[in-house]
Amino acid sequence: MRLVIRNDCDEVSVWIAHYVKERINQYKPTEARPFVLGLPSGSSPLLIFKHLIEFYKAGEISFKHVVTFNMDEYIGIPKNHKESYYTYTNTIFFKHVDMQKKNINLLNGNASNLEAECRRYERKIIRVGGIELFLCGVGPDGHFAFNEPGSSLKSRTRVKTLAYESIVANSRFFSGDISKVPKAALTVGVATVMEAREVCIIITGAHKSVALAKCIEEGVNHMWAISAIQMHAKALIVCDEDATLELHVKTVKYFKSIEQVHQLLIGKTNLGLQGELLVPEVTISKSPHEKGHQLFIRHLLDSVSVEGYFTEDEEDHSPILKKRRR
Ligand SMILES: N[C@@H]1[C@@H](O)[C@H](O)[C@@H](COP(=O)(O)O)O[C@@H]1O
Repeated sequence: MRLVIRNDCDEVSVWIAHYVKERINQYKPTEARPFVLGLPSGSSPLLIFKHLIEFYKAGEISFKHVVTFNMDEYIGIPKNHKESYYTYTNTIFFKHVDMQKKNINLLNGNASNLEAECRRYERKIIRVGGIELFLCGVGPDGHFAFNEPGSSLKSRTRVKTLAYESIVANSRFFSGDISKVPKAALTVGVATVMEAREVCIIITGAHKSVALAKCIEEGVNHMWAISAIQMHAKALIVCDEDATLELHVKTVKYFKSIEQVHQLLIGKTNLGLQGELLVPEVTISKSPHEKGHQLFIRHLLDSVSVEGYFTEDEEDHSPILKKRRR
């Protein structure tokens, strides 16, 4: 699991948007071999979509051969309701880029046979070759999509009754009126998301800090559905400083130091805010542990040769590295 910590929600969004752009461009999607992207709802991806639209307008990316699967949809509100996830994603993303309509997949919360609709969705994911990258938002109780606490870790796309917390949380989109919030939804399952070849989780804000701690520092537990990510072979969590509030200081330092060394080894990446070199400042602190760490970083700065530092496996995890070597 890779944990990337940025200062705030804006930086998290810029980072992920660049990452998605890189992944798609490296993949070189075609009609016959599209890039399949899983998409979250909620507010977490808002700025990410904004940046992706900017990249598209600047000619840095095309979504022509990108196939999307939204992760969830309310049951029983009209497709064109302003809070349906269909309208939401269309308004803030699809209609601003060159997505082909046939490549956009959403669950139909008004299908006459909801069970059949869920089976259709799962079959369609398989038919396009599986999901390459699933972007996921997380609720404060650790749910993702509508996999509420207690969801089976083997669950697949299905009808789900919403937890009271989710109804309350989502009431902000329904003028604060709980009675207007749908009480059930269609959602991809925990297993559906975990079968994606890569999962990228967005966690920002102090209100999600417990969920992040449960996800990273404790065991896999269906009461914190997002903890299932520990079983994923290629998981990336991008969070802001506020979301780390409940993590142990040691955990934060550990992941930050890994990220620092990673950035050093790959040198200049396009994942910095302005494409800047993401090299940590080298200052010698008084703590013996930190001193050792800083000296190690300094040693790397002096001696690093990118070639030879990565195993094949790690190379697979780093599209940027591949690019640099070409
Ligand atoms: N069903 C949605 C999810 O798709 C979303 O990812 C999550 C977090 O929402 P937000 O990003 O607004 O915090 O909760 C909602 O209930």
